[in-house]
Amino acid sequence: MEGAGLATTVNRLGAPFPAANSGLRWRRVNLRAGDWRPKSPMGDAWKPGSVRAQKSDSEEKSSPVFGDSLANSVEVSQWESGYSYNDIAARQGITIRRRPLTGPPHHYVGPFEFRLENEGNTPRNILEKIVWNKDVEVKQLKQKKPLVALKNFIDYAPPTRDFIGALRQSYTRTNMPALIAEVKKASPSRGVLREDFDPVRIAKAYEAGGAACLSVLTDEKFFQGSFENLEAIRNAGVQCPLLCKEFIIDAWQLYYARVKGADAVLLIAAVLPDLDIKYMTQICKILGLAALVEVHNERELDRVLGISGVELIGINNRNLETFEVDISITKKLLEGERGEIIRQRDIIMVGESGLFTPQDIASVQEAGVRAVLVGESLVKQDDPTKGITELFGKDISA
Ligand SMILES: O=C(O)c1ccccc1NCC(=O)[C@H](O)[C@H](O)COP(=O)(O)O
Repeated sequence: MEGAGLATTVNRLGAPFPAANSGLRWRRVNLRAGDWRPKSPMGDAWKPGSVRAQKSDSEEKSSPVFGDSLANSVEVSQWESGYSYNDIAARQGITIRRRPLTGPPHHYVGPFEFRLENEGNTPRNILEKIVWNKDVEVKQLKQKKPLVALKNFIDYAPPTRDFIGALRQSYTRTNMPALIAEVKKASPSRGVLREDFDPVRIAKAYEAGGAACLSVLTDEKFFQGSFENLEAIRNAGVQCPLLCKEFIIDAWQLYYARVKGADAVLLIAAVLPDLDIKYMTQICKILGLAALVEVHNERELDRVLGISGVELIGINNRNLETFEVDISITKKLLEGERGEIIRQRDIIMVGESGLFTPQDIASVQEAGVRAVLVGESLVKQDDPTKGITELFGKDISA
């Protein structure tokens, strides 16, 4: 990735340049109504005289009910620290950068348009690519449905169900990890998992097999999922609480998930800085959503354990940057002092990815998880209900 390469019209992501990582820093200034403020590197344009201009710092920090002002926590993080979003993330060991704002110089030769690609404006791995694409998607969706409008729809959304309660109940009932069964058509690492994909049929089969909760992929571009699938499953009368499996980068998405019938959302520590996780967890509580905070290594787990109010943590055995899967990661992270803290706080741990056999389930249970999130090994089965019994080595439906 060193140096600049030349590529034709590669603005598929609309990837702008230079960026938050271009050395541009945001400094704290005292604004008065009418002051001009440039567009922040990650967020919407500052509106003079908007609610933030009228609230004190302490009110803002402690009050997620100011949904509109806190909805873009990227802006808040930058605002409070004086550092760019990517600076803040990098200090916390996060390697996933946010999409830079403006594109590199375009060069026209005859009918062709060229663009310089370099390390700053090209995603470095699949997770970064997904996040950059999500940034564009969310910006467009937000224009169509601004937060103020979205909030009104919450009154018409079905009530949330107790996601964490369902996991606890199932664990107590079966004495085995509660199952979060994933409705996933495709993934970047495995391609299409099931051609004859009927999300409602699969969801009902999972429920019949004893799943405590379901995870529904909503990302379209990389997983061939959709919010329509989530809504359809909810409207089909499936009782299992639903996790909206989405790449959340903006608090607006929490409201959107709630409106579309989700009971829980995923917050990925490899993508979100601590302050985002903190605010988003608080917003989730207000919305009645459970937050599954996902980690992959010790540093991420330590960060998440440092954030108060986290009740549900997933250990993803899959490295989302390299696709490598290793289920011993769950054990490694739950050993020693970390495991002790988790037990003391009664946090529910979820073992995620790469679970195919009863031995796999036993190994993560032994490590200390009380729930598992399983996609591929179940979704590929002709009969997913039977697949659950085979995966657990016994019928967990009764
Ligand atoms: O699965 C991928 O290829 C992937 C790539 C980039 C980001 C996320 C990705 N997957 C999300 C998941 O981790 C899984 O869907 C989930 O944990 C279930 O895993 P599995 O049982 O192995 O299907």
